[in-house]
Amino acid sequence: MERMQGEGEVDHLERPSPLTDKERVMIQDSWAKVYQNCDDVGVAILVRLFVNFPTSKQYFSQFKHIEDPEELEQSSQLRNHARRVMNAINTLVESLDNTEKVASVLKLVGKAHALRHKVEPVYFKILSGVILEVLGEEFPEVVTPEVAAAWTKVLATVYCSITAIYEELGWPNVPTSTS
Ligand code: HEM
Repeated sequence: MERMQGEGEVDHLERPSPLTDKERVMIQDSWAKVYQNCDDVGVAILVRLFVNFPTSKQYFSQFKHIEDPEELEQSSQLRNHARRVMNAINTLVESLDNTEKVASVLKLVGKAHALRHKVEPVYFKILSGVILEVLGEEFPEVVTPEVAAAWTKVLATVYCSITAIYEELGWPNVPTSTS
């Protein structure tokens, strides 16, 4: 059953402490394995998101009415978004020691999703949970509980940054692109 928070609200998570050196290495090593299968993993994550949380499809013109997982998997709009999400995560992982780079990537992502795509921020939290779930299932040898804890921290940091950007932009009353 899909549960959602009240419309428009921005849900807050406490910002986690910065990654330790050990956590950074765990993230980079585990990501190297995941990124070798970038396309398949990205599509598996997004199909899981759209099957388990069908309202998240509402933003995608080309597959919002599709329910069949195999058909979803073939959608070029889904596959393109999967690649974009994976590439953005790759840039973040490559830049874990570069706070400014991380902030600028997240700012672009946050702005585009708030202003252009008008995506409710809660979906970023939902996607984080799905990413953890799929990585744990597909890479059980790599994603040990310690590695999963480090990923939880990275994804919570991403979500905190995204919600901060949404708030800066005045979500839920974001201006339209023409105002
Ligand atoms: C870590 C999370 C995410 C990343 C890194 C990400 C990244 C991107 C990028 C790079 C683009 C293309 C450039 C642009 O239009 O700004 C994009 C487009 C888009 N994203 Fe995301 N995204 C994320 C999460 C989400 C979520 C959770 C949703 C909604 C449930 C979403 C919905 C969309 C839509 C509707 C588009 C436009 C698609 C199109 O025009 O075909 N994104 N995303």
